[in-house]
Amino acid sequence: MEDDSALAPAVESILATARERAAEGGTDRVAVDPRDLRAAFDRAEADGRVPVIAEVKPTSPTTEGSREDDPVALAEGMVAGGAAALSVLTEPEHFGGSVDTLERVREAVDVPVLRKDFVVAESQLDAVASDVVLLIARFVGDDLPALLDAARDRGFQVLVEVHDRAELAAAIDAGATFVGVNNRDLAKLEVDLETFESVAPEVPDDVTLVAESGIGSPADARRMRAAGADALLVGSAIMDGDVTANTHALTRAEADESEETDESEETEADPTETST
Ligand SMILES: O=C(O)c1ccccc1NCC(=O)[C@H](O)[C@H](O)COP(=O)(O)O
Repeated sequence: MEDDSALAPAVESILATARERAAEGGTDRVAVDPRDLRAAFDRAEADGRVPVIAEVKPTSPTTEGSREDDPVALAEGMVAGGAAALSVLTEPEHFGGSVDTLERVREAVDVPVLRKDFVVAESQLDAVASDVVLLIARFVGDDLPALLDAARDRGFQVLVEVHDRAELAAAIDAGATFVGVNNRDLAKLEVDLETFESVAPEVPDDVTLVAESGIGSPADARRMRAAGADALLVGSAIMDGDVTANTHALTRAEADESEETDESEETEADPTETST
């Protein structure tokens, strides 16, 4: 385990409860037949949608209040908005998530579902089946290769989250094929989209690259895509209001911009047409 003395108090608390849950143990070993995440991204691209992992995130340490709607209805709304995949928080104390929610959502939709939690020990992998699990490089430290193997042995696809180039190197050394660059600094809980822009150029081409956190608008989505994101993970901006409309705006970010460009080119062309 890495030294976590520099983490924000909320994150220290998240990790302390994750360790308590890991110590509880006691569930049977999970075996997953996963829905293919890369194929879901490719289908979205082929359909003209930005591949978006939309996150069911009832609350968080940086959110005021909590969203009490049925998470299954929210998840279905995100898929209706074009989400290629979903992320479901299962962390109960700080994010209002649960394994029961994930099970219900995964049963209701046909897209891949990422389990978003703070896994620090192998026993936590057996809490619930999902198509993808998250491993956060900073929190698992030297245990990353062993946890990656343990997750894959159970059938999970693994998204390894990094925040800087050193963590990226550790993820690549461990054999990660899906890497998420988190724009949220877990030491200060501040978000800066430049984080992704500085780490993305170092990511090998054969790795599927996800931009995580702080993506609040179609312009942000385009910015992350221009910097090399194969997919985007978005929580707060989708959960704030109409989840279907919010997801749609992000998945259509590139198509809508090219339509706007075409329209403005047509408008500019009109005077030329009349003068000839
Ligand atoms: O979101 C938080 O407040 C948070 C606080 C402490 C640790 C982790 C946190 N978020 C985890 C996430 O990975 C995000 O939920 C996810 O990337 C979506 O971010 P956003 O689109 O900014 O909600």
